[in-house]
Amino acid sequence: MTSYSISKQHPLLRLLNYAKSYRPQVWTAATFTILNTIFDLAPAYLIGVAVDIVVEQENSIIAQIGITNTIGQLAILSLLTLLIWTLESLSEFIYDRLWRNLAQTMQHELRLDAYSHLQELELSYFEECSTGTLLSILNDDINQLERFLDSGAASILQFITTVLFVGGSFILIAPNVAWLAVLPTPFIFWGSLAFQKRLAPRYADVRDKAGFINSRLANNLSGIATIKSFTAETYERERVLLDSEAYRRSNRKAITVSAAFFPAIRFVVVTGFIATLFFGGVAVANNQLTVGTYGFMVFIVQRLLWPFASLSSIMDQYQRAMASTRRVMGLLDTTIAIPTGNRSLPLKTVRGEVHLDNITFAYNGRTNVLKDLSLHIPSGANIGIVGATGSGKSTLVKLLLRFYEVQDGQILVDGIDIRELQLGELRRCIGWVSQDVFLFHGTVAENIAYGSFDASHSEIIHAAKLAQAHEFILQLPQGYDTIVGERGQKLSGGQRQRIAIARAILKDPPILILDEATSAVDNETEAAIQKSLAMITKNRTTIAIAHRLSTIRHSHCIYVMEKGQIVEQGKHEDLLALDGIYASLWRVQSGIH
Ligand SMILES: Nc1ncnc2c1ncn2[C@@H]1O[C@H](COP(=O)(O)OP(=O)(O)OP(=O)(O)O)[C@@H](O)[C@H]1O
Repeated sequence: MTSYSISKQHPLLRLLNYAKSYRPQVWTAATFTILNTIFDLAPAYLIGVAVDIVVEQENSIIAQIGITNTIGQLAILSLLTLLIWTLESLSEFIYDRLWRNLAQTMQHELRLDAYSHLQELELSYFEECSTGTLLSILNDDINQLERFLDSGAASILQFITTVLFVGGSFILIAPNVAWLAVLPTPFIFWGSLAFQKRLAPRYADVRDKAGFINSRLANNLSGIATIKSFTAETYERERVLLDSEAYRRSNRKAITVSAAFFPAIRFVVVTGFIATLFFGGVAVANNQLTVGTYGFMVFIVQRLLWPFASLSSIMDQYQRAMASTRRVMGLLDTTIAIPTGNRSLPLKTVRGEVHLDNITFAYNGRTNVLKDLSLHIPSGANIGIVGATGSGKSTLVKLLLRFYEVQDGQILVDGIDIRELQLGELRRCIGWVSQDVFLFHGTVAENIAYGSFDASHSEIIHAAKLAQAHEFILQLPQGYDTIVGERGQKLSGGQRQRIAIARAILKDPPILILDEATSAVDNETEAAIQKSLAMITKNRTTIAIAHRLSTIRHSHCIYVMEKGQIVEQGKHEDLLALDGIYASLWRVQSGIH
C-alpha cells in the first residue's frame, strides 16, 4: 500500500538537490576523501621507489634530483613517507568527521521535514496509508540514508579515485603491461551494473515488506486488549509470522543476488592480477621493465582491482539508500490536498457565526454522506444535532474543521468561506471534543493544557473543575502529575472524556463542538457537566451532537439528521409537538410508550 507519490527524477539527484545548502560541506568532505585516498595509495609508489633506490642506486629516480648517495636517498624517502602518513591521518580525520556530521544533519532535517509535511497532509491520507508504513519511512528509511552518508559516499569516492589514480599511473609508467591489468575492469563494470539493475527492485520490495510488518506490529500493539479478549493470540502470531516470512523471503531474494556478486567479481579480478604477475615478470626478464616498476605494479594491481570487489557492498548500500530516498522523497512530494487559504481570522475578532450552505460530501469514492445540507448557526447560539448512527453528524463537524473538503456548496464562518481562511486560524477558533478522545502519553495537567501550552496551573485546575474532572484527578496517585499512559489507557472512558472537555474549555474557543462528549459518563456526572457547560456555552457558538437527548434538550435549536439530510428542526418542545422522529426517540429514551 504505497499511496505516497513516487518521483520520476533519479533519487540521487533528488538527494543532492535536497542537500543544496550543504554543498560547501559536501565539496570539502569530497576533496579530503580524494586526498586521503591518494595518500593511502602512496605507500605502493614508495615501495617502488625504495626498490628503485636499492637496485639502481646512483641511477635511481631520486638520484636524478641530485642526491646520489643511497643512504641520503633512503632518508629522503623515509621523510616523505612520514609526511604522507601524517597527511593521510589528518585528511581521514577531516573527511570522516565531515561526512558523519553531514549524515547527522541530513537525517535530522529530513526526518523533521518529512514529519512536518506529513502533519500537513489531510486526514484521508492517513486513512489510506498505514501508520506502520509511515513509521518505517520516518525511521528505517531515514536511518538507511544516514548510514549511506556516514560511510557509503566516502567509499564511492575512494573507489573512483583509486581507479583513476592507479589506472592512470599504470598507463603512464608501463603502457605495455597496463592494458592487462585494466582489461578486466569493463567486465567488472558491466557486471556491477547488471547486478545493480537486478538488486534495485529487490531492495524496493524489501523496504515495502518492512513497511507491512511495521504496520502489522503497530496495529497489533495498539489493539492488544482486543486480541486478548478474543484469545486471538495464535491467529495474530500467525499473521505476524506470514508478514515476517514475506520480509525474510524478500530479503533472501536480494541476498542471493548480492552474495553472488563478490565471488563472480573476484574471479575476474584474479585474471588481471595473474596477467600482470606473469607478463610483467616476462617484461622484466626481457629488460623491458625495471624491477622497481614491476614490484610497484604487482603490489598496486591489487589496489586497482580489489576495490571492484567491494563494489558489491558499495552498490548494496547505494541501492538500499536510493530505495529509501525514493520513499522519503515520495512522502515529501505528496501534494497537500487541503491547502491553507490566505485570509486571516484573528481569534479575538471571531463572532462564531457558522453557515453550511447546500453542502454535499462523500468520502473518497463512496456514496454521498451529506446531501445538499444547509444549516445556519447564529453567533453565540447553541445547537444540538441528533440522528441515527451513520447519518453524518460527525462528518458535518469534521467538514467545519476542514479535515475533509466539501464536494459541493460552501461552509462559512463569520461569512467567509473556510477555504479562504488560514487553516491554523480556522482551527484555533474551534474547540472540538471528539467521539474518541485521544490523550497523549504524559501527565493529566499536560493533557488538559494540550493546545493551550501557556496555561497556568490554576487555569488548568479551573478548567478541570468546570469539566467535573477535578475531584477524580485529585484521587489519582499523583493528582495532576499522574501519567495517563499511552492514549490515556490508565483512565476510564468517562474520565478521559472529562479531560478532553477540560482541554476544550481551557482553549476557550469562539466555536465549541461537543461530539458525544459526555456519552461515557454516568447520568449524575453528566448533569453536573451540563450545568458547567450551560455557563461555558453562554454566548459561545456551540454544536452538540448526542444520542442521549437530555444532553441537547435545552439547545436553541435541535436538528434531526437522517441519511445525510436534516429532516426536522426546532426547539425541544416544537419537535415534540411535531411528533416525528425526535418525538419518538424522546418517548423511547424517557420510557413513555
Ligand atoms: N473516514 C471515513 N472514510 C469513509 N467513510 C467514512 C469515514 N468516516 C465515516 N464514514 C462513513 O460516513 C457515514 C457517516 O459517518 P459519521 O461518523 O458522520 O456518522 P454519525 O452520524 O456521526 O454516526 P454516529 O452516531 O455513529 O457517530 C457512515 O456511513 C460512515 O461509514
